Amino acid sequence: MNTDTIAAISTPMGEGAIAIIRISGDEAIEKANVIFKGKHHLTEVDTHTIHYGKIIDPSNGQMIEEVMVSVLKGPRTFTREDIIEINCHGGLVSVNRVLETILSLGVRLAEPGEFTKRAFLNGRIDLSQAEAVMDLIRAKTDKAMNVAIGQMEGKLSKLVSKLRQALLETLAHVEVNIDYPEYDDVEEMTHHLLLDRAGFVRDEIEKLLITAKQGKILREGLSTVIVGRPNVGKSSLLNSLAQENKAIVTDIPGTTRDVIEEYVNVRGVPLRLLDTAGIRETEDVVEKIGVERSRQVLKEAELILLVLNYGDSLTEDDEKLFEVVKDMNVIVMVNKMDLEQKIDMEKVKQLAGEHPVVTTSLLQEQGIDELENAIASLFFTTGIDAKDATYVSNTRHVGLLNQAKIAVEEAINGIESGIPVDMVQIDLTRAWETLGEITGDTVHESLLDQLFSQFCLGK
Ligand SMILES: Nc1nc2c(c(=O)[nH]1)N(C=O)[C@@H](CNc1ccc(C(=O)N[C@@H](CCC(=O)O)C(=O)O)cc1)CN2
Ligand SMILES: Nc1nc2c(ncn2[C@@H]2O[C@H](COP(=O)(O)OP(=O)(O)OP(=O)(O)O)[C@@H](O)[C@H]2O)c(=O)[nH]1
Ligand SMILES: [K+]
Ligand SMILES: [Mg+2]
Repeated sequence: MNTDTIAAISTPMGEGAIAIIRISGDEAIEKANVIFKGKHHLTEVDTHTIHYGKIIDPSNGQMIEEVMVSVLKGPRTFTREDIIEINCHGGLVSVNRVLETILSLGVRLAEPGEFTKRAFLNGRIDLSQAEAVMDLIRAKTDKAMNVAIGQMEGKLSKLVSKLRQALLETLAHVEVNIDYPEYDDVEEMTHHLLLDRAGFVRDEIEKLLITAKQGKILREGLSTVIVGRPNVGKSSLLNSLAQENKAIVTDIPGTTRDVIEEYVNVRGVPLRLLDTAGIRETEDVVEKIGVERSRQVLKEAELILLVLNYGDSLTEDDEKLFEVVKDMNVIVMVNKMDLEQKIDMEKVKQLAGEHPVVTTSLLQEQGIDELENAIASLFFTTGIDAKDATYVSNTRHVGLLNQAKIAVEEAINGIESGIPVDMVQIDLTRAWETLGEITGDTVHESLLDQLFSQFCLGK
């Protein structure tokens, strides 16, 4: 294991009031002490104390920064190693000079995610908790944050450990059966027990996988695309839901040309909202590119808000749009209800089929509640409480749960068709190992490198 001393700037790059440099490892305190000048030597102070002083360039004795330095002695720290945190003034140049001075003493620049990786390698947190740290940083909505916090507190880890324990006990029974094959009643009992325990594990994994879809939505936001002919009010809708003038709105058709993205929260449903160029046949080169992009984002959408104009008759372009989105989650929104009606609502309802239709006037702020209700009731019908439930929101975890489920199912099928128990043992062991990859109990070095390298520098 790599136990050299590492350092990095742990706050965002750029100007701020304060920036923190974090140093972790056996030599953290000793090295910091070389460049620190204050009332006390950092090597002599109590753990978990903070000290005012100056950072001095050891090559010429010049002062570089005025700082506050925290001394945190392991193992009661983020990495379980000795940690020094230098609180600098927020200027980019001075922070970098302090860091360079530290590096010049033979401290190594940390890799992205290396502090968190050490917390994992030193056993303070497991892999799913480490991944949750990253999810927390990237969380774009309150709910996503709650899921990450739950995972960081070890909710998923506990459940996975419980399932692995159940598998281990089951395997112990299989072992007895293999050791004493001459007793018929043992075989009978093993058969029952196996089905019962394996069934339990399968059911629990299935429950977790059901949360995965909602978990992904909570984490990334429900990918929602606003489509419609030019000028129907798509950008006005984005602005209304975002409660901010994010997109340009004008009365000129073809105003929006690029895809505009905004995260919004509608009744607790996090949406990744995409406003697109109005879809129509066009000769304008730039607009054409925009229309093509709209078509592309449409393919990946989880929810479509199809906007029509109440003050205009339905056109061929409208009908084409209905055709394109017909197998998707769609809410039809007939906007501009303040205008004189020209649209044929019967025809709209017929085209919409099962999909909900709401009528709005974004101009007069009417019908927006109904739209929000429609969005909320399409999803989370059972009500979602990210704080209490255990959610799986990470694609790596989902993949592993699926694999584990298949292995358990193969074991169950094997038991039912009377396959020799040592074959069943293989499947159950595989399930046990696969689940262990979620928490990092069974894990490859290369996977660790790949996972932690996705973190930001200094984390
Ligand atoms: N200045 C600063 N703020 C920060 C962090 C940091 O590293 N530095 N964190 C970095 O992400 C977060 C806090 N996370 C932390 C998690 C665990 C421990 C820690 O020392 N854990 C010990 C127990 C500590 C105790 O009980 O007193 C442990 O688990 O053994 C510290 C910070 C957010 N704020
Ligand atoms: N009367 C009326 N006008 C509206 C309503 N909603 C939006 N508008 C107006 O319709 C015009 C077009 O609105 P946008 O939001 O730019 O429409 P868009 O669909 O994004 O248009 P493109 O990006 O050009 O495709 C603007 O002048 C809006 O102020 C409404 O409910 N009633
Ligand atoms: K427009
Ligand atoms: Mg627009």
